[in-house]
Amino acid sequence: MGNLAGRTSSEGSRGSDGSISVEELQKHNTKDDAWMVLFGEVLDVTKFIPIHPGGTDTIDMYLGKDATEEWVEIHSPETLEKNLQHITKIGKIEARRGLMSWLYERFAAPKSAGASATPSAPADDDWPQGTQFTAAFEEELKKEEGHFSLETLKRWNGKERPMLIALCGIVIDVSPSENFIPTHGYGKLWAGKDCTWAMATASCLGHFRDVLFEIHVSLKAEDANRLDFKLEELEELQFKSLAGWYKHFTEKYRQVGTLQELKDWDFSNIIAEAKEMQKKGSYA
Ligand code: HEM
Repeated sequence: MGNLAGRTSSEGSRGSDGSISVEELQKHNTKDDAWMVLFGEVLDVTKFIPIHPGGTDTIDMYLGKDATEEWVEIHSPETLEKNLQHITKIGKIEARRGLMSWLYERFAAPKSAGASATPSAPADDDWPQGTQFTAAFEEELKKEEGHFSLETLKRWNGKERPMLIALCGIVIDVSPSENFIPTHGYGKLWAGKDCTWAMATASCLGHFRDVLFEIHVSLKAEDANRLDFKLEELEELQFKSLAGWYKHFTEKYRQVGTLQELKDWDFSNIIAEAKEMQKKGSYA
């Protein structure tokens, strides 16, 4: 992919804070228009590639991507500074948003008329945070005694009360998340609901944090609170997807209870798979 019409390799679309979007970064992924990110900085390495001491092939696969993790394994810290005469600093990469936020923007945000293939969703700042836990809400939560039903869960919708969601039989407090806003995105779809089926189904392919993911999550409102399926009928990808989400949500948020309707469901295989993913450090 060549340069954008009318632009030089060192220019690119900028956010309001002057940062470069991941979409923009990804466009500069060829040897004659080569950007990569190291330490949050977008670098034009087009001139450096032919003289890279580690060879051109090693660099190639990181063009248009964030190479920091692999880079630090191989190079000593001063290597970058020492080679700056061959490299142009373009600017900072955009602040990274959470996976859920990215998913929503990429696949579910309403597209305005004339929008491009990758529409820009409202900035995070435009999304008011949902209701947060206070001492009074913690007291109210205690009264649930960790036992929720679909009926009682729906009161925890991020508006009147902080937002809880259910997944694989457990209830999770997602109220601290900037991605779960009651009026928007996944918050709107899932606030106070069970998301097990939604997280096992539908498939999207895309890049998050410069990595290609095959992501399975339903974007349909009607897929929340759906209990008319059997775990043993999930296909392998759905099973893995659900385990990935279980890992993601249990690592990131606190568990505040269980969901009565799913109390007899056996999620042990999902939990075991999630633990396995945790060991391998895979992202979901
Ligand atoms: C701005 C980007 C980069 C700069 C300035 C850079 C610089 C260098 C330098 C100076 C060396 C020689 C060894 C040393 O002094 O450390 C080297 C080696 C090497 N680089 Fe890079 N590099 C860059 C990007 C990358 C990337 C993205 C990769 C792939 C992950 C990579 C992989 C390697 C490898 C495999 C070697 C050979 C290491 C060895 O022989 O032990 N480099 N690089």
